[in-house]
Amino acid sequence: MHLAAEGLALERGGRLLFQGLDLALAASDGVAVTGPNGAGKSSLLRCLAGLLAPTAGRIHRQAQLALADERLPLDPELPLARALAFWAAGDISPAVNALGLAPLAEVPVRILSSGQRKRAALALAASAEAPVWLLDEPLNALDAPSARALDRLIAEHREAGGAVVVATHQPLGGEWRRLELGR
Ligand SMILES: Nc1ncnc2c1ncn2[C@@H]1O[C@H](COP(=O)(O)OP(=O)(O)OP(=O)(O)O)[C@@H](O)[C@H]1O
Repeated sequence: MHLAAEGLALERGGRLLFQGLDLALAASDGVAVTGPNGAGKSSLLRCLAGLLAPTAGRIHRQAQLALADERLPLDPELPLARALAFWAAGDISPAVNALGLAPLAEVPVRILSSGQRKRAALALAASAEAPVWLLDEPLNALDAPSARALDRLIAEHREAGGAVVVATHQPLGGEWRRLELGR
């Protein structure tokens, strides 16, 4: 088991977003967190990543996690390749090539488009050598070839025993267990 959450509850801005939430992530699992805007999908991912304390419940993390969300942790002034190299835990070139980022190596992070920024965030997570990927709206701003590249990266990661949790409004390729918030 990579991760197990029991009885999670989260109150934010005076609203109870979820309670009694259980989640078990084993090797090769894929969980798609769905629900309307404001339901708490991003907040749940931040709880799982340990960046936000749940109001109740426990999270047992038995594997490293990598989070890719809208907060791109890259120096805006550096060219993309150097910015990625600064944070990358492992070899970033397979993910950089898979997501078509190689031609952008010399482009400063601050002028990347939203889809290019999203691809950079995904490449960073994919090269973190973490068994668990937490991907917040990974398809946002991605063009069709990039979305297919992401599907392939996720499939390879899961085939190798990794697990993935996505918060998404759009369907991804492959088989996903669905966790719906805000019902
Ligand atoms: N820093 C914060 N302080 C207080 N409340 C917050 C904070 N960040 C988010 N919230 C609130 O938490 C609730 C859940 O937000 P969250 O971003 O987790 O939802 P979401 O399901 O990911 O939404 P979306 O589909 O729009 O991305 C919202 O009502 C939001 O206003």
